[in-house]
Amino acid sequence: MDQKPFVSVTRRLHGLFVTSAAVVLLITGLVVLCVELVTSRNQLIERAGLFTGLTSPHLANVLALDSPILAHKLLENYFSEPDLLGIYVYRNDGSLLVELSKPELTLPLPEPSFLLRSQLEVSHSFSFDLFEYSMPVRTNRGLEGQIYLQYSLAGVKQKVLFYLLFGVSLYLLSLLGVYLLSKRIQAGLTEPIDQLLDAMEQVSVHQNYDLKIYESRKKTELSSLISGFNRMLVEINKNARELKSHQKVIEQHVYFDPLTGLANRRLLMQNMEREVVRARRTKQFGALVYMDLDHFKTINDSLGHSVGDAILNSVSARIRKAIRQADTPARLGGDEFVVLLPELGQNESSASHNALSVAEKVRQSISEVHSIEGRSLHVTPSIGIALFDGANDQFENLIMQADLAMYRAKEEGRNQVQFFLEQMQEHADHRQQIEERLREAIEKDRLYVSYQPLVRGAGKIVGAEALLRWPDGENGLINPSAFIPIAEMTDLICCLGNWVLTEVCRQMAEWEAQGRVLVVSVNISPREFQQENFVEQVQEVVISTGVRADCLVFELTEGVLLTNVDKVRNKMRRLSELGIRFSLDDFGTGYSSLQYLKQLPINTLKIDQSFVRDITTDSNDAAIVATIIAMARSLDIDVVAEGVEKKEELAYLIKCGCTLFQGFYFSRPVRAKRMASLIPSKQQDQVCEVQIQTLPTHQFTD
Ligand SMILES: Nc1nc2c(ncn2[C@@H]2O[C@H](COP(=O)(O)O[C@H]3[C@@H](O)[C@H](n4cnc5c(=O)[nH]c(N)nc54)O[C@@H]3COP(=O)(O)O)[C@@H](O)[C@H]2O)c(=O)[nH]1
Repeated sequence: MDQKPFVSVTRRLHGLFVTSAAVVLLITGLVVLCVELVTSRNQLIERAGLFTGLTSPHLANVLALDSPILAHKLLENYFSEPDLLGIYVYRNDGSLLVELSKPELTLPLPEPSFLLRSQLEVSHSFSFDLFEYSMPVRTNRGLEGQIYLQYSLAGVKQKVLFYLLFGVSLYLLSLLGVYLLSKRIQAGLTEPIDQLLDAMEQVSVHQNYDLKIYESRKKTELSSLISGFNRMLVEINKNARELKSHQKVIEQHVYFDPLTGLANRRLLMQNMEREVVRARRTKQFGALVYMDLDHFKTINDSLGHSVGDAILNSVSARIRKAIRQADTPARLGGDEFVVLLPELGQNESSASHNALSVAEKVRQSISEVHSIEGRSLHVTPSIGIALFDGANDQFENLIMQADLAMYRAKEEGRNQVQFFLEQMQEHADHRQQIEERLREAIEKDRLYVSYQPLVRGAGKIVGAEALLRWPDGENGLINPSAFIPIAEMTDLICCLGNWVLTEVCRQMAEWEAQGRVLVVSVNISPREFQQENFVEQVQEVVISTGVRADCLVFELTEGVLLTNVDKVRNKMRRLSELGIRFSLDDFGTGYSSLQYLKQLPINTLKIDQSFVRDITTDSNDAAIVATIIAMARSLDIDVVAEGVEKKEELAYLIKCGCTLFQGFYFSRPVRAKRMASLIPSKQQDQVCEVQIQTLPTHQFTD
């Protein structure tokens, strides 16, 4: 880059100032000298003129008398005049009448041409040493002769020399004065300018805005500039501070989770990349520990978001406390936390051991009671661990592995730690495959609904349960237990649920148009029910299909009810207003809380088939079933016994007071066409109870 040498402005000003002063003083000195020379010259001419003017009338007489003695006498009085070296008087013919000269000097005689010229007029001339003056001497008779004077210029020269010496000394002294003055002015200018330059460097290079340049009290342009600069620095400082704090906020937003202050996904990813490079170099293993709080949604929904946030903060504080400084704790969102553990050891088994002990420490710490807003709350995490080394470096891959391990921990009963294993990946791939094929099946309308009759007493069909069926070209009929839980992991269940509801309502409306009115229950998954606009979606389906909503029963599991009870009650109330009724599915397998039964508009309990299956062999199950039936009866709630397969089971259930049944003993789930044939046509305004023929076991199948 072309870098021009630095030239100080003040030095240039100083140079200019001194040079200008030197030139001005020189010119002034020369002018004074010239004036002095001209004055001296004029004075000499004047003196010579005066001299000749005084003497020429007498000289004219003396010349007329041609008396050198008289001439001498006349002139000697004037000869004492300073600088006058010689007086010569010539006759008309050019001969010398008298000469008065300093004896010690040998003076040159005047040039004849000069004398000749001065016969006519007054003449004078200057040479280096001499001033010559000549004048014709006249009377009224005419020209009598000439007087010629020689003056020494030594006096003038001396004077000039004196002036020169004096002038040069004065000049040099003045220059020195000017130089010193200029230096002082320069210092006065340079100091603040240098301060400004230093300050500017501090600001531009070192971003140091905490400066203040000294401001002199004297008001000058520079002092104004400095005070302006100081004001500007204060402003810049203020802006820089604001900028810094904004930057901090932005950085905080960009790299940190706003709620807990832990690293966010971006920062975690960056640190991970750094640690993978280090792991490659140091040949060390590291780990990603992925954790999700068990049933956090329930806490959040039932106790409110401020309690939920407080728990998340408390959990993040526990995580921080349980890990090393070099580890990165992060929150990915919701109740999902990740800890990056670098440098866990150089072999896989010691790294696994170390990762496990950190994860266990974190798990135990989180599981201890949290005091939030005066309550003692318990939360537990499910934790998955994925190890990494320099070779295994894809962040998304690792997060996915740790996530899969965490899911396994959930499946295994929660509140535990699981390592990622290759099979988990296979399961995940399988799940993904199912999900993709299921989406395609919905799109291409390959699904259908089967109906399993609901029977009262020994054989009256009083309704049916709608059960989704997926015939897959390659694999035959895929069991809902194989794909519903997968769909429930994502929003796919919402799409699937809406499809089933629409199809069931369409079918019911079609039956109704044929005079076959049947109560049909539809399984609603928790995720589906929890959609904010679930009620509106149902309303839309009911309106668009024209189905009788009072013939619809929604089968909910306790999972639905575990969330915010007020919200659930509100939704159920709004759906009840449409005419929809509710039954509680799989009763006995979950919390089986009487609380729900009291608080929510539940019309029916469905005893889970796992109890029914063993009532004839397991006295515990028999007792549970009997208790559920008695309790429901006392609460005036209908009870359906599911999975009735044997006559003996039916007999026991009837003995306990159960009146509604569902199971292979009566019928397997059947296609819609077959179901329609079981519902005899009736008056449309009346929901029927259809007398089922004495059913041979397993007569109706998919
Ligand atoms: N959210 C939704 N879930 C659905 C839907 N369709 C089905 N499902 C759920 O899938 C699970 C498995 O269902 P499926 O394989 O259809 O099994 C049902 C019956 O076939 C079976 N059953 C009925 N009687 C008997 C019997 O006597 N023995 C026996 N071994 N099995 C029997 O029980 C299943 C019905 O159970 P439930 O729903 O609890 O009443 C199942 O959990 C379905 O809920 C859907 O559309 N949405």
